[in-house]
Amino acid sequence: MSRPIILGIVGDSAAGKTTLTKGIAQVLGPENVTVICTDDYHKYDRKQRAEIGITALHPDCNYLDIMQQHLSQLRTGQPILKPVYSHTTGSFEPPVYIKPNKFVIVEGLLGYSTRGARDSYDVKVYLAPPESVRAQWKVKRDTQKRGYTEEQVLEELRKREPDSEQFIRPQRQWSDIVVSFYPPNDEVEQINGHLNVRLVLRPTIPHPDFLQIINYGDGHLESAIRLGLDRDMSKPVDVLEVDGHATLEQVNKLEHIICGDMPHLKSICDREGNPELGKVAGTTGETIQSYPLALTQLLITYHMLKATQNYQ
Ligand SMILES: Nc1ncnc2c1ncn2[C@@H]1O[C@H](COP(=O)(O)OP(=O)(O)OP(=O)(O)O)[C@@H](O)[C@H]1O
Ligand SMILES: O=C(CO)[C@H](O)[C@H](O)COP(=O)(O)O
Repeated sequence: MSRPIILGIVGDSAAGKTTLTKGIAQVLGPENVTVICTDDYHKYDRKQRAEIGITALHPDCNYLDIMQQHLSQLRTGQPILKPVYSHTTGSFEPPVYIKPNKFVIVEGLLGYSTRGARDSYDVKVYLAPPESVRAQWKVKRDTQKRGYTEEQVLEELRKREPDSEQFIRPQRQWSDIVVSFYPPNDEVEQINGHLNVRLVLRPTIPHPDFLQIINYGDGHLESAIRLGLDRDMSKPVDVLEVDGHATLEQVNKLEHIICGDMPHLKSICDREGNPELGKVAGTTGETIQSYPLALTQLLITYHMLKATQNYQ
């Protein structure tokens, strides 16, 4: 059976969904990937939300039923007529006709909030940076790209917190992988550059055999790459951590484990052959290369390629 492979990337505003998506789409080949942002399913424009007093995070502020219908259609390879919300103007634009490519990446705020939507994905990722980091990212992005002042963004974050708690963060439980980029030693003011990543790996999909890290002697607490067991939302999980200061040699070992069991896809599943992997915009607009981000993107790409072996 052949059908598109669907990846979900869910998380709060400015949690890093677009950044994660870009590298993955680049590796899979932009011509093979359809990216959908579920902000397009907002029910009200910016002005209406302010008048009603509702935030974009509330389920009632989004056409989740239509989003779910569209996801089911995309999963069976059918086209959709997708609404368009513009973050530049804060209003809606004419809908666009979209025919799904081989891979579909669906990123947004409420992608796992209904059972029907959850059933549409092959791989589900949830982004959970510490709230202090997310606030910095949101201030920077919304002041530079969406025309807000810093005070407006901070006030909006404060207003949104009850909805974040009630509607966004619980979706973490439905993900196969939880991704948290965090600064070493909680140095939030130094978030530019060398962030570590903590990957919670649920047993809901088969992950590469990272136990080999321990065989390499690199899985210990003091190493820049660590593997351990933990609980997440009370369920047992594996946890893989990669420090921003991991060396090229350590990163290459991890890449070898991720891509090692699909040799025929070596040219796709390869960090060095894909220079876009791990690229992120720094605070002053400069481009930073992050190994933890590159490896996270590679692991998610691995799962999408694995899924093609079952369905394509
Ligand atoms: N892994 C990362 N390392 C460093 N900075 C990051 C990372 N991910 C995101 N950022 C920063 O945070 C900002 C917001 O990220 P991004 O636009 O990817 O979030 P988003 O979840 O797509 O937001 P929204 O849903 O509100 O559109 C980016 O401009 C980027 O500078
Ligand atoms: O939480 C968000 C996800 O991107 C946005 O704030 C929401 O989509 C509304 O957009 P805008 O602030 O541009 O009106």
